[in-house]
Amino acid sequence: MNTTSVLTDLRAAAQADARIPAATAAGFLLLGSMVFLFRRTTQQDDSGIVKLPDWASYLTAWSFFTKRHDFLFNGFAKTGQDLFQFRFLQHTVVAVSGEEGRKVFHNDKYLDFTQGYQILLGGAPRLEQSSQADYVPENMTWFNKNVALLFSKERLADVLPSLLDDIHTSLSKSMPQKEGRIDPFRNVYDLIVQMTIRMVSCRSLSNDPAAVADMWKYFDIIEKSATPFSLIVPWLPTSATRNKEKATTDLYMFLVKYIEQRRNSTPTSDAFDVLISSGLDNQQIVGFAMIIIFAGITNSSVNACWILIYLAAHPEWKVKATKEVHDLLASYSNPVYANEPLHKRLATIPIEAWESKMPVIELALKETLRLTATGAALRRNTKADLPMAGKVVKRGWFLAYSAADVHLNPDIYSNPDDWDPSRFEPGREEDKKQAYAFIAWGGGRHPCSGMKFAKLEIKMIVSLFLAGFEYDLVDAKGNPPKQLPVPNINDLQRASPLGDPVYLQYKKIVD
Ligand code: HEM
Repeated sequence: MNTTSVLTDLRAAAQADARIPAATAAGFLLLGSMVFLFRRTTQQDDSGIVKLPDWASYLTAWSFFTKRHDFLFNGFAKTGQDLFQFRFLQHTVVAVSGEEGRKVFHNDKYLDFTQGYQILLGGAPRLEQSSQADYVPENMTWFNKNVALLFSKERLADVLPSLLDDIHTSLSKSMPQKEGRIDPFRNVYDLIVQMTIRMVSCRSLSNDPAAVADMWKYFDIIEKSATPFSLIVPWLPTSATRNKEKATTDLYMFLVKYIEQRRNSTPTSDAFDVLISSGLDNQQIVGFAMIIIFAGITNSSVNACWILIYLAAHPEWKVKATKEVHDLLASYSNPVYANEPLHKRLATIPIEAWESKMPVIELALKETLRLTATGAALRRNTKADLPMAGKVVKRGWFLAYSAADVHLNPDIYSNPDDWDPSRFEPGREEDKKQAYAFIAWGGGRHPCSGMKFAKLEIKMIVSLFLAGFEYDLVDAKGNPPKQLPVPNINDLQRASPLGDPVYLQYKKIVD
């Protein structure tokens, strides 16, 4: 799910546009398939970028959605080049690898972020045919300005105790006994959902579990509707697209009810109040909240799970990280709170310490992200033909750069499949070997604007686990696992675990 699609869907929900009749759509699909299937194959053009055969762009589109990493990796292997181009539906996409291409990809100001992700909607305009003067700069500024307001240090400090309450409540529900076993990929996800909704909405919604569950039902439908088929032919009225339209409208109406309530109440530090006083209308506020929820939840929850797993599998790091949390509690906790439950004591650690005094957990998270962040970032060249690594990316073409190009590259990271946070420590600093060698938070013109919040929520979950429980990894039979699962690098959304499942076998040690 990406920011552009959410805004587009919202516009649709708010304005109720006309629908293409099913028969017309099916006719277009057939005609389109024939045109694409019988397009003449050619291997060269004046860009100098080698081409994959373009006689079956719907098949290419299918692998680009279902096995993106393998598709890109095989393309580089087949062509032996740092850049290759392929047809994706009606568009040309350049797959980029190597340091030179990576620098341009992250820094050129005419490589448009929003239009890049629009390719996944199949609805990007035909830029080749319009004049260069038509270029409208991407508009992430208003969005990032409001992210900065919501995730300011003051607001994070303000909401920190409520977030820790959320973790405590959620863990008490999913881990009710003194001892037990949980599947982190199920339980941690719900927890991040709750925390994110708190960060972007208002108390009357986030304090009401039934309302959070209702809201999540709509999101779930929208997320599940993003099947490869519905993304490749988004205009075809399938049941997934119909469900998505209805859920988007329902979600819009649901959130507007709360926003209107806030408009008629005394302002507080709740996110809706902050956005209202920043001058946003209802549609903008809903769009903003939805983008944050889609951008934040999946990445944050999956990484919170993986870091717990990697720490459990590397006891020396788990011991160091646990000591770090105890040391922070000892330095900051007020003796008045000595008999309070753990989450209340953690709430007395100031935001500055969460941000800058957790070097061990910070390293562990960085290494976790290196292994899970292997997806492709997308852009579109909106201005003049762009020189890249001795070749030319034409105006209107899309670009895809996979983070696996650096994160799993043995020339940059020794034994890249191993989880080893010390590779970032002074003396080794493997991520400094090449430009943009660590891009799990993006880089250049589009660094992640949710990074501070994402780090904070992951550190809070890890701290509650490490100081509150003894836990180990077990397999389905309760034995130490023979092998660790690995992140599925072809999973575009979740870096889901591949291999036999593992569980966290826990014993509560403090309340
Ligand atoms: C572990 C959690 C997260 C990871 C690993 C992550 C990763 C990334 C990456 C790699 C990019 C750059 C994408 C590109 O270059 O195409 C990015 C951009 C972005 N992220 Fe995150 N993100 C996380 C959490 C969040 C959260 C919680 C938010 C909520 C605000 C968020 C909001 C954004 C936005 C708005 C951008 C685009 C920034 C721009 O274009 O200026 N992210 N993120």
